[in-house]
Amino acid sequence: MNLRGGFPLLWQQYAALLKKNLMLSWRNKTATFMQLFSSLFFIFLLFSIQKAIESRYAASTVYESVTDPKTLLMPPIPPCEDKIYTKVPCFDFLWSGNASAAVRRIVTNIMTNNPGRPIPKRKVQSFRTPSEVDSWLLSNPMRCPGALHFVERNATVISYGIQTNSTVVAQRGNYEDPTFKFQIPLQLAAEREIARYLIGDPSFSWTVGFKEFAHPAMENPSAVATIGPSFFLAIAMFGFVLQISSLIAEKELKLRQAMNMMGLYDSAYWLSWLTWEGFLTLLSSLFLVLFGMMFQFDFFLHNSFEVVFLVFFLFQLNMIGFAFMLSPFISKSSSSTTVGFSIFIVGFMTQLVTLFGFPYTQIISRNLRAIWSLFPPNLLAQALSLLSKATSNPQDVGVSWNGRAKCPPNNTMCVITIDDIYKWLVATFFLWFVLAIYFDNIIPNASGVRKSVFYFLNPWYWIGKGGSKVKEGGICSCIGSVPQQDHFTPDDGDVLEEENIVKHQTQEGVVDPNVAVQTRGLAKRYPGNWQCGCCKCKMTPPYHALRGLWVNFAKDQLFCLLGPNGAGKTTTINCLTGITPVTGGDAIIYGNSIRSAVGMSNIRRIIGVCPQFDILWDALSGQEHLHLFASIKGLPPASIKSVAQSSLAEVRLTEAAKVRAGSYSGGMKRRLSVAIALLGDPKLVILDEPTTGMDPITRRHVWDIINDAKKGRAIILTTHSMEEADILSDRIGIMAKGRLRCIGTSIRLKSRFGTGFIANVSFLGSNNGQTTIHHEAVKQYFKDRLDIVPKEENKAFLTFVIPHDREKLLTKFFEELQDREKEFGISDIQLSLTTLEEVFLNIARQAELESAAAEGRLATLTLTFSGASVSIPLGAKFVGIPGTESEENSRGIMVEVYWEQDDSGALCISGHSTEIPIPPNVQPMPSTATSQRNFFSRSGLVHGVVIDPNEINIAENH
Ligand SMILES: Nc1ncnc2c1ncn2[C@@H]1O[C@H](COP(=O)(O)OP(=O)(O)OP(=O)(O)O)[C@@H](O)[C@H]1O
Repeated sequence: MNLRGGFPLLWQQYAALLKKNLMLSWRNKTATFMQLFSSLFFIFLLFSIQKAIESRYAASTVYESVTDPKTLLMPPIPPCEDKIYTKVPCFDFLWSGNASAAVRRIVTNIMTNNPGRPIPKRKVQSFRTPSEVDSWLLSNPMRCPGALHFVERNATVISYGIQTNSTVVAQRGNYEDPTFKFQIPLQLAAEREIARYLIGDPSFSWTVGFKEFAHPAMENPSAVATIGPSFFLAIAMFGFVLQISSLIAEKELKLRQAMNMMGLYDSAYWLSWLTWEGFLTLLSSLFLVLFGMMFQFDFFLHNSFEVVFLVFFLFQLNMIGFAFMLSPFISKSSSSTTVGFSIFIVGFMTQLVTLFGFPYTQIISRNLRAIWSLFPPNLLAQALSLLSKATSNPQDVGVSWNGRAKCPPNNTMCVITIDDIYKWLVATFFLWFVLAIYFDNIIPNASGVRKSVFYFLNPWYWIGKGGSKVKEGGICSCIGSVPQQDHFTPDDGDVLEEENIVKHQTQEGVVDPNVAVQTRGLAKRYPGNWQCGCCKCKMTPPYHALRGLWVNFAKDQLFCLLGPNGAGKTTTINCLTGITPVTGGDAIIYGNSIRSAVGMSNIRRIIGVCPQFDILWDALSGQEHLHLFASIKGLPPASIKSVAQSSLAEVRLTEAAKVRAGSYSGGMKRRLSVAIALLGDPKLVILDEPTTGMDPITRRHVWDIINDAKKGRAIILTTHSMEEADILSDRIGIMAKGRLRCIGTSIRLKSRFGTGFIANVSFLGSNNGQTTIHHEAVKQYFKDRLDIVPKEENKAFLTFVIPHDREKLLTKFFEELQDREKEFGISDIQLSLTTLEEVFLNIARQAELESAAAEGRLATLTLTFSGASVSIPLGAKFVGIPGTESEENSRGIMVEVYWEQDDSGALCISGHSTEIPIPPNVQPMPSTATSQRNFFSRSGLVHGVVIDPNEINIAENH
């Protein structure tokens, strides 16, 4: 199939990723809704706060421009119920000095002459002295707004004093002014009636008017300017957190790695995210401004729409760039909320500082202003402050599009204009974007791989022919030398032969047309990690996961890599697919070296990979996955639909094509991963444990798919199912501890590494006594001819394992057995090779023994007969017990130790034989442990003496 390349592929990938982003946003409706419409909630809050501020000053004219102040003439004493928080029954006023007839007269006149409302007697209380008034007030709080205290000094002088409850109180945003409301009316009434009394003219005119100064309006305390920056920052944080978590989730779930393996261009990846987030930001900013206008904020109505919109759009876009830049530093998507919250708190504090005027004033240096402006929330706070100032009074016209580069008229000393803020926001956005791409390259990815810090200085990088060489470990892990790779000569003849063929072809430059992949001493060493305890840190030694792999993988064949956990199979695959860089050797895939950037990008176009773990988006359906990956791979757009349909049909997912992968079972996910790996007719297919979690029926079906897929391509398969390996593979390689231990067809491995042949003898149904006789006769026959006893037996059959060394005897043996079938009551004889599983277990055990011996690892053997504990090397078969020498057994006694492997493949003691005297002439083997001068191990246990099993055999034969 012809795959697209170059710009058409870039465009195709970009469009497919954009569609994927749209679908993810559509499926995650709550988050997208929050991102788009959270502004409505915050604008409503701002509106409520603005209304509260306005009503706080509703009774005041400070925020109004007063040019012709109104005169307040002779205000009446208000009823006490008008006082906020007065308790009823209440009094309009109290008075003292009731001993004086003149005073009583004056007070009566005050009550009668109150303008517009004569005060009834029950609403006034009289006292003799001011102290009596005080004690009444004390015991009757909030029952009267004021009191008058009269003293008749002589016939011409009557003095008075006033007491009022001067506490300013508010109710539902309305503030009460006690001076104008209670004090002045009381004062005017007292003075008017004293004057009338003293001059003896009850109609004496006493008109006093009050008037405030004419004044300009003070700047309106705008909710947008004061708390708006924090609210708008909170709105932007929704997009910020969602963006960071989407980027990190794709990295954490290795989705991005999977797309890269399929040949995704980084530029398509970043541009698709940028476009989609830019679009959401545009909508969100548009809604924000529209909501602001809907709630009739002067800020939104008087400033030009374009100016306000651009402030919010550029700010939110800048925050998205900031999120891009931070994402390489975060490894878990669950941390994105914490990061978002931290940024919000820091932004909230720096915005407060900005609103107090720092650093956008003449007296602060430009450099400091530049540094401060690097943090986007500060620029937003300053922009909002400028735009609020420009609309602080109803008559202000705000900032127009043409006036964006000028200071607002009422702020002629400004050091930064809205236009400057735009430029800063655009410039810093590009800075974040460039830094995001740079950090994305140099910070280790989910597989711990990164590029060099100076990768961009490599001219080849810019023309796409290099510079993408990757390293492992943190940025500071370059310190320390790389230890030399050990060279191991394979113990197995077949592995050695394969190695020699590959070496010969490499040296001679022979290109075998039948070889798809050639690994030339492929090696992988993982660097050590720092491990920190409570007071010290130490570097763990590097780990050699792959110790030189020399193999040819043929075309039209399936090569199965087997091996216990940690053998290095996935590492081999990761090296071949470029996920992890090799530390030694090379691999040539259809003529392309995995060590070259150009080679790797060619390889990505011809391979299909089914990774060990399903790398799928939960929110996308099977069909959408196939469309996306087919587009990334570069399949012609016209063919994508039909290819996806046939792939789904092939893996029996047609009915679930439109179901989201999150609801797929484990087996369905694996099938979808297999279908993705086979997309685009790849020349090399790598399947890492593809049938894990599948039921037997589905597994057999997938085997059929894999079998069919062999034609015209090479397949490398890893599995833990021996049955799968047996059925599917043309060649098998078993790895252990990073090395290839054996290689060949299934039959060859079984015959070379199995314990031998399995003979299954079934008997004719007859009476019990007869059956027992037949069983015993057959057992005796096997014992006499082959010296073996049954491994398994029941009424119907006997099973014998025949070692390889008796192979020569078998032809005659079975001829005779067949001749005597009737005599022995045999119904059927079946002969088969031992299973692949047995071969696998033997190889794994051998590898474990080798490594235990090399590392001198010890185990503790507890002797059942004496209860004593002896320290023995891991895997030792015959062990002499020190201190058991006696007259009877001059050389002491020994035991045979039985070993088994636990779930992790590690060797452990399962038991031991009865004690046997050590035969004469048997020499103890030198061992790491026993060669120590100290007879005791570090744990204080006695070291057992290792005895060579070959010597025991020789001694037994003698
Ligand atoms: N990034 C890493 N850093 C350090 N060691 C690693 C790293 N990745 C793998 N290893 C180690 O390399 C060894 C080989 O691992 P690998 O995944 O290749 O084994 P495998 O044969 O695929 O095993 P399995 O059957 O469990 O998948 C293991 O011991 C593993 O712990």
